Amino acid sequence: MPQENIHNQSNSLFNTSSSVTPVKNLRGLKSLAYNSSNEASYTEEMFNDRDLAQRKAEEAAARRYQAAEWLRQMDSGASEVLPKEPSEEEFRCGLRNGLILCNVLNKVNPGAVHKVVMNSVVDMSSEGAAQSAIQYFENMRNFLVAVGKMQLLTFEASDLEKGGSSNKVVDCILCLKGYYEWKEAGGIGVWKYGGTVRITSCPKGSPSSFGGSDSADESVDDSESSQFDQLLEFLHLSGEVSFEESNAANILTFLFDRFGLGLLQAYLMERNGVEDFHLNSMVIDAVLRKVVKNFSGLLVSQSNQLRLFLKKILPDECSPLSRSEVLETISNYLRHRTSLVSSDVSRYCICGGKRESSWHDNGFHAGNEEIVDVQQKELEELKIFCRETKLDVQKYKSGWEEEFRRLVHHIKGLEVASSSYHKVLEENRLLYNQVQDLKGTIRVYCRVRPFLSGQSDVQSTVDYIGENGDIMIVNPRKQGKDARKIFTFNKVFGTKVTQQQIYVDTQPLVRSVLDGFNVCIFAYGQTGSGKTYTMSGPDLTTEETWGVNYRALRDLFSTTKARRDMIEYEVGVQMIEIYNEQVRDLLVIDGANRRYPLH
Ligand SMILES: Nc1ncnc2c1ncn2[C@@H]1O[C@H](COP(=O)(O)OP(=O)(O)OP(=O)(O)O)[C@@H](O)[C@H]1O
Repeated sequence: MPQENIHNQSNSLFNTSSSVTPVKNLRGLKSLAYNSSNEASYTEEMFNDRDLAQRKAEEAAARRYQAAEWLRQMDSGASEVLPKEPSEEEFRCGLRNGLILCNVLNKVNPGAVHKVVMNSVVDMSSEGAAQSAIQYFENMRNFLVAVGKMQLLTFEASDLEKGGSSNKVVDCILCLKGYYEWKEAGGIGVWKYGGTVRITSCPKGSPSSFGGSDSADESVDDSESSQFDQLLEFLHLSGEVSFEESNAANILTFLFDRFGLGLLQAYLMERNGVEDFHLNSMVIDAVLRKVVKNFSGLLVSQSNQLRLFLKKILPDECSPLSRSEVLETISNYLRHRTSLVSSDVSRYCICGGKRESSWHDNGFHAGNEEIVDVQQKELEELKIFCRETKLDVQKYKSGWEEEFRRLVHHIKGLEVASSSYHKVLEENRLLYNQVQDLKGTIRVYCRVRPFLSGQSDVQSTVDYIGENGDIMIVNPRKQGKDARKIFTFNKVFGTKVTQQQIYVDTQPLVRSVLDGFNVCIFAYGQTGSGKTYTMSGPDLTTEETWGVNYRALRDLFSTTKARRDMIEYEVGVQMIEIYNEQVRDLLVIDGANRRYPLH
């Protein structure tokens, strides 16, 4: 059997490509995996053992160089004492005074070694040797105690003596290195080294906790064979944890947390609505106990399955298996399990644990495909619907844009019309007032009052009323030409004209007032001639009899209202009386102060 093949098989089983395995341990493994007394195979095996021992020695040296290199990086004193590639002797001599180890440990875990005896010079004289021995004793003791407290791999002080096992020292240093790098990377999750060192990060930034051996170790029965002990030792010394192993540990941690928290979640949801319920440490302890119990059960059942599997592949008398066959079987099994676990875990992550029970259902894949098909169809339909909606939206959008353009055009037209309208209005206003002006700024009208009751017999002095504003008055006391006189007004109203006919000539002046022109309308005549009748009217309750004042006010307010969008008017009223050459304000209540203040 080619050596390379054996080595590869070993790597795929333990994932320790750079590990060093002591020869005695490897022999232990060999005898566990290979129990046949086949002579030819044994000869071949002996040859392989020698070759393998040489390879392991090389690997041990490589690990020693690795440890020395790290110490040189961590401590400047180490680079003076330790060569880059030290022999076992150089390695031991460099480290035996404990100074480098203490300094490095204090860098990894500040304050771990309280007192470090400083004397880095390795003096080979007899006095110097005695001093070094004291240093060695102090520093080494402190270092080993501190490393022990951290529950990292340790070694015996005698391992640094001549003939001691420098492999254990190398293990300790590489373990410390692994721990340091894990800590530097944030110290997240669980860090393991070999089979016995397990360190879990603490929440809230507290220092990492150092856990003891895995529970699997506790389950080791004392009655197990020494081969099994050797296997364990092999695992212990098989080097740092590989990437795949740490992934598997993370997945297990994740599953445990998921299981535990899921259980707690279900419990809390059941308690929904119970008002006086409080989550306390008792409940948490109970939940965690339950989780640990279930997980323990799972581990036991899994270990039984594994036992069955291993027993199956063990060589028996009928069909003996060679070591390479055993290794290949184990590798295949692990590959198969790894692919199963990774797909299960990814599925678990996608489902959020809700379909845990359906994982092992044979119909899972078929059902899943069906769901995917249905969702695919729905997705296609949604895409079509989306496209249609998009087209509709575009259609509406172009319609709205067209409508908007029409509106803009229309508004522009209105703007033009509006400005034209205002121009026309202004023109109209000017023309209107010009007409009023042309009619005369001072206009005098004459109204003839009919006879009052009881005056019917009296002869009227009005002889004739002309169309052009002339009126002829007769004086009965005079004769001939002097008896008649003609007076001319803008217009003369006879006794039969209505109040409305009187107002028609005054009405245009009201609009002139609202256009900003001053207008004054007043009635003049002797007592009883009909001034009040014309200006106010005989009966205010009947609109028909309203005089000029009321009609003017009505038109004033109605025009103000009609123009309110363009102009705001303010209307005020004064009522004054001129009597006996005195002007009085009739709206002042206090009679004594009615006199109008003329300036
Ligand atoms: N056009 C008319 N038709 C019918 N009756 C009229 C007319 N004009 C005046 N009269 C009547 O003549 C009377 C006197 O009118 P009115 O009181 O208006 O006169 P006047 O000029 O205001 O008097 P004064 O200056 O004393 O106040 C009233 O009875 C009124 O009803």
